[in-house]
Amino acid sequence: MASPGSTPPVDSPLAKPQSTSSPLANLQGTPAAHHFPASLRLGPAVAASVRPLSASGSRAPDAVLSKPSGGGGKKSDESDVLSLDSIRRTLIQLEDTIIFNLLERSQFSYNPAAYDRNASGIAGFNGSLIEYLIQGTEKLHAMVGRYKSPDEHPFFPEKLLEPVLPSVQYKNVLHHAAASINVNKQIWDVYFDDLLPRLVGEGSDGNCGSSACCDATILQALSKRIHYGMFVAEAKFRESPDKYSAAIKAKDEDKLMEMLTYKEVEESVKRRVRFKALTFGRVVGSDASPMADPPLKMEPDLVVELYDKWLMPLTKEVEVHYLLRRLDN
Ligand SMILES: C=C(O[C@@H]1C=C(C(=O)O)C=C[C@H]1O)C(=O)O
Repeated sequence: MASPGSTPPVDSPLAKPQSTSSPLANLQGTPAAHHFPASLRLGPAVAASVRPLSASGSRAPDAVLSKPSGGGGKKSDESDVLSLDSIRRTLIQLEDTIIFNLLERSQFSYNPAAYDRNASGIAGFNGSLIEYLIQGTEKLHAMVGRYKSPDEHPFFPEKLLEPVLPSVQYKNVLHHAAASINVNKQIWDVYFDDLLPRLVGEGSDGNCGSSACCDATILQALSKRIHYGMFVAEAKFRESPDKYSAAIKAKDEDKLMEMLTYKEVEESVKRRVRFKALTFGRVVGSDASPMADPPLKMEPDLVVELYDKWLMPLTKEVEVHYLLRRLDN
């Protein structure tokens, strides 16, 4: 599956490329997604009450909403939204979004036509159905301000439209380098090359549109989860600025990775997502009578593997990448 923005050869979506390369490769060279301004303009009073769309409905850590210019706004406590506990609660909430939508997607076949860049059948559009859907969704969501929120990252930044609503004012809690970090290309490749072919059965069941809608929701949630690494990194930096600054100045990526890794937290993430996949994915009979060995809609190990091999490593890679730029002027 072609990464957004690239112009790959037409591939057979069913032939899963043997992705030997790490999804973490090329992170340094990732182009900027979009730039949220260093200081956002104050919108009219109504703007502060309008939350841009978000995958989980959770609040961006730096959506420390300013007072609307008319006054009367309530200012959140920045130290609370930037606490590791609060950020981890958001990551936990995103687990539900990711797992529920993987379950939704798993009910459909692979449906290769959704990913065939020559078969969308959409007049005037040069790309696949999934590209059409995500580009269109992102255009619309950009118009209502989604990508002005610093916890949202588009897959097709070059296609976005200007907002039609006044901007919510965000207080910047991240270093401005955050604006240049976008790993959605890697997320796209991991999802289509590694995860999706394992999640669903081969072939077509006629549900291309439904499959692509699920894909879009999952991709947005994965993207949000992984880019949250920047808030995690900021919180960790603020907890121990001296320790982190030394490693940043030495450009010691291994040291940074070691410092920000919490193995016990990762283990509890894996335990929790396994349990959620088991619980949410359990088939309940129509009369809800207890079943001795209830079938599962999705293999829980797949979710554990997703977190272990891709989501947590990519989140940490974003953390390192952000920290390396944390002291830039
Ligand atoms: C996100 C964090 O940083 C790291 C990444 C984790 C993850 O992606 O879930 C978990 C623990 C840490 O090793 C964190 O500390 O919460």
